[in-house]
Amino acid sequence: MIIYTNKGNPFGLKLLICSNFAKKEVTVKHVALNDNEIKDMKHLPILQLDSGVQLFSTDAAAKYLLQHEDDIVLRDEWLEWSTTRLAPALAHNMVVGHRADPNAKKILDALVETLDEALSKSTYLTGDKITAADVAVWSLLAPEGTLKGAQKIDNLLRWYRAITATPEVKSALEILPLKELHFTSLKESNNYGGLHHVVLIPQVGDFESHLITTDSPANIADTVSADETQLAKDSFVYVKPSEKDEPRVILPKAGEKNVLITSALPYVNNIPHLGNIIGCVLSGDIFARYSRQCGFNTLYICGTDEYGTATETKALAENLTPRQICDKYFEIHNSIYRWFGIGFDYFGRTTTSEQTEIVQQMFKDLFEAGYIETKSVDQLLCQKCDRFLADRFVEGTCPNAECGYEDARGDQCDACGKLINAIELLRPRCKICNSSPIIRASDQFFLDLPKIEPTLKKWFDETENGWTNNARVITKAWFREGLKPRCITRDLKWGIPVPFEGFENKVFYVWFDAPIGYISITNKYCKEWKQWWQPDPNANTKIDLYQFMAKDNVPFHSVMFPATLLGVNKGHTMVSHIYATEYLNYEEGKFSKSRGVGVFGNDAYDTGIPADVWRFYLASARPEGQDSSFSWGDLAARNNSELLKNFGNFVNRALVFLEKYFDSTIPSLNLIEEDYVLLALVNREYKNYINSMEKSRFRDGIRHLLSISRYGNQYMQQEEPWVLVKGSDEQKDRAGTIIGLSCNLAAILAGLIFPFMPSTARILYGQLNVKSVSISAEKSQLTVLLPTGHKIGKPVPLFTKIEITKIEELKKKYAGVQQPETPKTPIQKNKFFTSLQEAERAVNDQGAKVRRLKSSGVDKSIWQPEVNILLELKKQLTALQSPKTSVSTTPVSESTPNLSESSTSNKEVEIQQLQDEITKQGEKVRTLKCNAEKTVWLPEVEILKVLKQKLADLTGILPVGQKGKKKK
Ligand SMILES: Nc1ncnc2c1ncn2[C@@H]1O[C@H](COP(=O)(O)OC(=O)[C@@H](N)CCS)[C@@H](O)[C@H]1O
Repeated sequence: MIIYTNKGNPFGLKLLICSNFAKKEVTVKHVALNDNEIKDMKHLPILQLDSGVQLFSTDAAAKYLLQHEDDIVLRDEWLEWSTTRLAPALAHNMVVGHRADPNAKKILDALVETLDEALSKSTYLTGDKITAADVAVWSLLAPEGTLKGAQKIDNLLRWYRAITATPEVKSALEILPLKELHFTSLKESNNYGGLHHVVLIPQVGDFESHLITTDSPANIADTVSADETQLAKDSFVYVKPSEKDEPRVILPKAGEKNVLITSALPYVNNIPHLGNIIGCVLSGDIFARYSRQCGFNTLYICGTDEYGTATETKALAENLTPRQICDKYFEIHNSIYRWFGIGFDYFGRTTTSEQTEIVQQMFKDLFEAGYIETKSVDQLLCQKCDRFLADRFVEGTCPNAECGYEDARGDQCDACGKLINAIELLRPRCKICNSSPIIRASDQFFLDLPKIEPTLKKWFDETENGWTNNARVITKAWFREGLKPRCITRDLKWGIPVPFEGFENKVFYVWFDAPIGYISITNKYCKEWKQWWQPDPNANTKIDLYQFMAKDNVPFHSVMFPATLLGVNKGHTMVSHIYATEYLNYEEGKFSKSRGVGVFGNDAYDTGIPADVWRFYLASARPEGQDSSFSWGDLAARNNSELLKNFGNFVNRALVFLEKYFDSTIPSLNLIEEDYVLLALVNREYKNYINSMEKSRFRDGIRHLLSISRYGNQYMQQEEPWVLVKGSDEQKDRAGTIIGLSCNLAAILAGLIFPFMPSTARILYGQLNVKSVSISAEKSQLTVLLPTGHKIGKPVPLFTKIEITKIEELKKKYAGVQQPETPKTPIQKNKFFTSLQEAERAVNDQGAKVRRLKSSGVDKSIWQPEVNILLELKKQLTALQSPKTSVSTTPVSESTPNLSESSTSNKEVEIQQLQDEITKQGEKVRTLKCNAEKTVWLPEVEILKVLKQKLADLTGILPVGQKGKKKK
């Protein structure tokens, strides 16, 4: 192999280092652009393979050289990042120096920060091994040059030095030494030093465009082999599409590929945000649509996860029963998913009799098989609320010494991701009343994971290859730590009852029952559900189970659920592919309903942006190798450039041209060599699209399909059929072939975009006058889809531009309101009343709520906190009824702000904050009084008094117990 490169070219260095790591012999030839040695050379470097094929894209060459790397999704994302983001940003600074766009420095800072942060989490960019990604990024950087003066790059420097010290890099540097140039102007304009070894093609002024066009397809045609062209030629024939009847109920078929797809069951207690949507239901849908397009026998199952304390919490907050919450939010979820075009074969729920029956039976099977044990468990009991605190009802400081996050949840820490046992929390607090719970013992059932571990580990070793890298890594970490027995029951009311004497008041933990929901929801879908979940071993119906979720769900699907099924030992279908994403963030932050930050399912509809554009964008930004961020700017850019200018433009141009010059009818196709080269290139992308989609790498899938429309646009541009059509008969024929071929490309594009944009694809099918376009996963070669004589429908543009003004508006709308931090307690119980009537109404409402809850038969642990609130309200009412303290006697003048209005005034905020502080301080005093000397608690009482007095000053209401004192 030969690397052709010009001096100091970091991309040449990248290729040489990759070759060294791949242990491939290469010769490096120093050349200049348009050197005689390589004719018409427009790009450097080039990797020339032994076959003579030349690779112009250094990313493609790096992937070719290092084909057997582990986490290729993450590696490819970093490769893309280094070429399309880091390199142009550095180049801009290096070349234009003091004339650099003032924003460029900020961009560079952000990129370097991203890098340093990623390297704070792992030794190298994709894990503990050096990959092509590290080489690509390393080649662009120089701590004493590009990075000089950059802040907080300790991790980056550690990583940089480690790579520099490898023999592969050292030997490469002997051949291609870093040539450091001195850009004095740069030193003056920013902090990034002036020395750098990037000396890319200095003869050509436009540095940036060179970096971007290293992947230019202009020369890529030269890489097409004769075999590829021949295959394209042989395949490009018309095959009449077969028509399949849609069965009423989809059941596995003997001898066919049977694909069972599940999406994680979203919690019913909330409106799903864009992260939830791409993390599970949309990803499952894209895959299901792709699978059906390929002609596989596909069933897609999902539903709402309805049990658990989160539902109880929501019920309390909304003054409804858990059942009412489930019914209300089930409808909301259902309608959001319908709007997003999610085509479940069945969307069910977990609060069904089928679910109860299957869960209880599985528990009995596990018990009989000896996989269940009983243990006494220390739990947090809130004495004030008189209830055991389920995970979601407790918060505290994360017990992970390296983390120490103060608002860790009872089951998991949002900051470090560690799964937590609620009693491990430091300084726990009840989320309902904010008081400190005590520890009390209770008997619970445990799934004996250590006993199942050997069987589970064997199954994992045989299966993990088909999983995403994060799913494998997370699961391996569990095995490495050693599996421990896992508690599967809880002291709650809202859940599936434990069918065991002495345990009647307990329910199953929501994570024990949720994955079983996939089975019971299929049971709701059809009576033959066992054919999917417990197939007859003699029936020759192999089921491939694909499960979609984000990273937090992995252990429950890779350890807990498989362990349950293996323990039950009744031949259940086991997952073959766990396809887990990372997290989608909102403009670099977290989605937060309470702060109004982020776009939630219902908001997407309100924006007026079509559902298909949302789908396309979310798939393009899908967090596949690492967390990603939703960005309004990115959404508009992808719509305006990729959909409108690239895809839409090509398709519309081809169809309009056919309508205008060929009476909407495909003319005879007489393809010449260059058309077959185009087809060969399209087939490469087609094949890559299929490979990507099979592995649920949707970002790559989109990239490959967009490459096809890009080729199409270039083809039209080069061939200029609009000129030919006005020429000789021969030229007119040629124009016919070009347009006929382009329309065929439009047809395959309709099929390839269908999983991402089903409504748009259907509109395009209409314009093409075809029922649908299937994907040939096995052959992945384009056939004639629109034969000579086929008449198309009316072409109409598919996309509209999203204006920047609209984006600015939306950005502002969903950026969150500048409010004080939301109170820690989700249930607002201390309300300030400005009139007697208001307080009376609150007492009446609360009384009604308590009566309703009590008569509904829910557990005391649910209604007791409401009684406490009622007592609190009554106290406030009593205070207001005292003539000396009542503000209702003071007429509300125009200048007096009416604090009962729903808008939050500063004063009201202050009052609320004080009330919260008083509650907390009161709890502190009560706890101290029980446990400590008077000398300890007395000062705290004084603080409490001061706080109460402050409140009195603000409201005019004297603190309870001080009625005699004069109001200020
Ligand atoms: N920010 C996020 N990005 C991507 N995916 C995310 C994000 N946050 C959560 N998720 C995934 O969404 C689904 C649904 O989550 P939810 O909390 O509603 O439900 C559950 O996790 C369980 N009910 C699942 C039981 S099977 C999930 O896959 C998250 O991982």
